[in-house]
Amino acid sequence: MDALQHNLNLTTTANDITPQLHANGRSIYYAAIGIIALCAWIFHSPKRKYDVSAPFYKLWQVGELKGLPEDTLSAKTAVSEAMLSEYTHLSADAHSDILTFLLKTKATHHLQRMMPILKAEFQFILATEFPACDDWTPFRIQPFMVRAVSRLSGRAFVGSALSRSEEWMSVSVNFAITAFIAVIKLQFFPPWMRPVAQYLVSELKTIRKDLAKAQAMLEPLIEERLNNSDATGCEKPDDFIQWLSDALPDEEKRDYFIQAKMQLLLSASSIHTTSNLTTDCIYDLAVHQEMQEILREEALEVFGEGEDSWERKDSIAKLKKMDSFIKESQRLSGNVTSFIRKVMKPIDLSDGTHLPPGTSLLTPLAGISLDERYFPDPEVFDGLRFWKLRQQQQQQSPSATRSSSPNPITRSSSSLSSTSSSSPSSPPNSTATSKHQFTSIGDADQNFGLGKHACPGRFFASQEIKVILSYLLLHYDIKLRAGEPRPKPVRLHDDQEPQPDCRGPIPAAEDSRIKGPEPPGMSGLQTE
Ligand code: HEM
Repeated sequence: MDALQHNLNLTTTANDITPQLHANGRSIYYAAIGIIALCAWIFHSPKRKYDVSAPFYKLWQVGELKGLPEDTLSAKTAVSEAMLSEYTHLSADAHSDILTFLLKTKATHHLQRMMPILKAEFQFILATEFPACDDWTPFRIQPFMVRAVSRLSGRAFVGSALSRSEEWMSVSVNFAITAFIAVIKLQFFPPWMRPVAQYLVSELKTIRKDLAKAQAMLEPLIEERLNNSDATGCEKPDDFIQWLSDALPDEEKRDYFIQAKMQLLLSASSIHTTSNLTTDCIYDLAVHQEMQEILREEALEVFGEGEDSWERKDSIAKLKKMDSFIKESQRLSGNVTSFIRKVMKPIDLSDGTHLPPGTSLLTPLAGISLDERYFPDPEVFDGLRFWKLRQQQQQQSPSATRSSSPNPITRSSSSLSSTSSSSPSSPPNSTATSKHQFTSIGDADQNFGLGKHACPGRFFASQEIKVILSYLLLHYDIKLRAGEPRPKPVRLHDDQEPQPDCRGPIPAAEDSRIKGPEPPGMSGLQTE
C-alpha cells in the first residue's frame, strides 16, 4: 500500500511538473545549440573560411568522368560526406556493393513476377485508403502516394508480413526524413564540433531507435526463415530479406542490424523518390487532360484483356506513351542535381581542367533539362516528347529497335558502355536501343545518375509508377480544382519535391476532384 501510494504520488508530481520540465528542457536545448553555434562562428577564423580545399564545380560534360574508378572519383565518399553518414548511418558501408548487386539482379529480374502482386496490393490500398469517388471527390494525393509506394516497395522488400504493418511503414517512411533533418542541423556546426554537437541533435537518437525497431521487427522473421531453411520442400520467400540473407556470409546471416540497416537504406532510396515522381505525374495528368485519354487508351490496349494481361511479360514495355509522359514529368519536376562525386586522386580533363583531390562535383541537372540544345522548346510540357523521339529512332533504324532487348539489365549495361555523341535534341551517349526511355541514362539523361553508380532501382521504380498510373487511369478521371494552377515543386536544399498540400487530382475540393469514368470498374478523382 505504501509502495502504491508512493507510486501514485510520484505520478501526480511528475504530471504536474512535466510541462514545465519540457519547457525548461527545450529552452536549455535551444540555448545550448545557440551558444555552441555562436562559439563556432566566433572561433571559425577567416583563414579557415578561405581554406576551401574542395572548389565546387558544376559541369555536365561528364563523359570523361563517369567511367573513372571509385578510388579516383568516388560516389560513396561524396554521398557519405553529404549525408554525414558517420552520424546519420545513411550509408551501406561495406555492404553497398551487395545492395546494388541485388537490386540490379534479383529485384530487376523479379519485375515480371511482381506485376500481379503489385497490382493486387495497389487494389488493396485503394480499397482501404481511397475515397469512393462516386462523384468528383477532393483528395490529397501526395501523402497517399507516400503510403502507397511505401506499401508496394515493402511488398517486394520485406513481404506481406511486414509491408502492411503501420509500424514498419512509419519507420521506413520516416527514416529518410529524420536523417535529412539531422543532416541540416549538423551542418550548422563546423566538422570539428560535430563529435560533441551530435548529442544536441535529437533526430540522431530517433534514427538509432528506428534502426532498433526495424531490427526487432525483422529478427523473428529472419530467424524463422533460417530455422526452416533446411526443411525440404519448403519454398524460399522471394523478397529482399531472403536475397540479402542468401548473399551474406555465414557469420553475418544472423546479424539482424545489417538487415535492418539495408532495409531502411532501401526505403530511404526508393520511397520518396518514387512517390514524388508519381505525384508529379498525377499533377501533370490533371493539367494535361488530353494526356489522360491518350494514356488511358494505351493502358486499355495493354491491360484491357483481363487479369492475364497484368502477368504478361511485355505488358509494361508496351506502355511507351506512358513511359514518355513519366520521363517528361521528371524532366520538368525531378531532381535539380545529379552525379555527386568526390575527387580522390588528381584528374586532368582533356580541356586542361585540373581537379585536385578533395574537389566536390555535381551536375546541374535542372539546367540540362531546360537546355534547348537537347530538349527543343524546353519549357513546354510535351507528354509525348520522348515517344516521338522513339518513333523517329525506330523509323531511322528499325533493326536496332527490333533487336532492343526487353531485359533491363542488358539495356543498362549497353548504355553504360556506349560512346558519346552530342547531336542536338537527342541526349548524347545513349545507345540506339535504349535512348529516350524513362530508364535510359546518358550525359543529358542524368535523372538516375551516370556510370557504375547509376540508380539500380530505376527499373523497379518504373514498374511501380506504371502500375499505379495505369490502374488509376483505368478507374478514375483526374482534375485540379477550378482555376488552380499546377502546383510548383518545392525547393528543399539541393532537391525539390511536389507540394504536399496541393489540391490535385486525387485530393480535390469543391468542384475539383477525382471522378471515376464508367468503363468496367471505372470511377473519378480530383486533386484537392
Ligand atoms: C523515381 C525514382 C528514383 C530516382 C529519381 C532515383 C535517383 C537516383 C539517383 C540520381 C542516384 C545516384 C546515381 C549516381 O550517383 O550516379 C540513385 C542511386 C541509388 N538508387 Fe535510386 N532513384 C529512384 C528510385 C530508386 C528505387 C526504387 C530504389 C530501390 C529499389 C533505388 C535505389 C538506389 C540505390 C541503392 C542507389 C545507390 C547506387 C550506388 O551508389 O551504386 N532508387 N538513385
